[in-house]
Amino acid sequence: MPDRFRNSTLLHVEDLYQAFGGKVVLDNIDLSVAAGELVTVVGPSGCGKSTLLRIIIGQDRPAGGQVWLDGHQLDTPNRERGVVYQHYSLFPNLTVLDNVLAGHRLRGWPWQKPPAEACELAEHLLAKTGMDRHLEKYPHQLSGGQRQRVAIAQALMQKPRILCMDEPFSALDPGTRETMQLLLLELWEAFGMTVFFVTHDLEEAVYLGTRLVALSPYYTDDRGDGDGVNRGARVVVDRSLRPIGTAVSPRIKTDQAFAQCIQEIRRDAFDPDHRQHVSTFDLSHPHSWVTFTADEVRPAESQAAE
Ligand SMILES: Nc1ncnc2c1ncn2[C@@H]1O[C@H](COP(=O)(O)OP(=O)(O)OP(=O)(O)O)[C@@H](O)[C@H]1O
Repeated sequence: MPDRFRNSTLLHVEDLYQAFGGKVVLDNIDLSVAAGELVTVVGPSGCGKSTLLRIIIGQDRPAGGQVWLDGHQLDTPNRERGVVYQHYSLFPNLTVLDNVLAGHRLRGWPWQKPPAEACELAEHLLAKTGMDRHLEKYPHQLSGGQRQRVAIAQALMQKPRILCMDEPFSALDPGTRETMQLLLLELWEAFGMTVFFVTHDLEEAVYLGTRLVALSPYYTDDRGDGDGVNRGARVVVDRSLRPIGTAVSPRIKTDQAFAQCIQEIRRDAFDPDHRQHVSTFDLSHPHSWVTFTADEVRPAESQAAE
């Protein structure tokens, strides 16, 4: 880990590399996330956003590289990284309250009651997510937005050091989605959370994030610029959007600067005809860094290409 990040980094991803069946998906991903950041991650469909998130939560192991949380190297799922997915992760046969208490219940199930403080915390989180009037309902009695509120409370119950979210609002209608975005910003401010938020929606990413990271396979390096090169997605944009702790009003969506930011990221990360050289990526975030220079091809990549 570079010394300059040692004191300020919560999540540190170094020279991460992933391949499936010889096809490189992620290539030299370097990221240092400070506590309190709301990092939004975008990129073309299939570029490896969920793959990166699965590695960060310890669900998958990378083919190369390392993930550190608070200075400890991690490679298995644990409670330090909460996760909310697009598709609801609720137990259909448990009530809303029991879903949020599931972590405690599973340990003592079915004989032991969860401790009183766990019940209080669950009720508090469900109040914060606006679900306190639905404690005894079952998931099938809830709307999509309500289920995601419960899923967020369920993830926060573990008091994660970082909340990872994979397209959590993608299945919701536009109105509910906007309400959920506001809820996330409220919770992020209230709890001082660190959030790693994957979305394919650029508007959502630019609106929610304090920092935007774009992954893309559309770039060139000294290996050539054709599609035939077995090259995975890299971080092609890593820029600050606003200072930590400052959520913005949805009104910014009508600003010209907002539209321009979206346009730039669409061009830099989503357009296959616009391939920047690795040396010209917009890595302007103060914590952005790279372990490898443009013309280095590591042995692992050469092997995957064979
Ligand atoms: N376990 C796996 N085995 C083989 N290939 C995989 C596996 N997981 C992901 N992939 C492949 O890796 C690539 C990246 O997938 P991933 O789901 O991470 O992309 P994504 O950017 O999240 O896509 P989307 O925006 O469409 O959700 C895809 O080509 C996918 O088919």
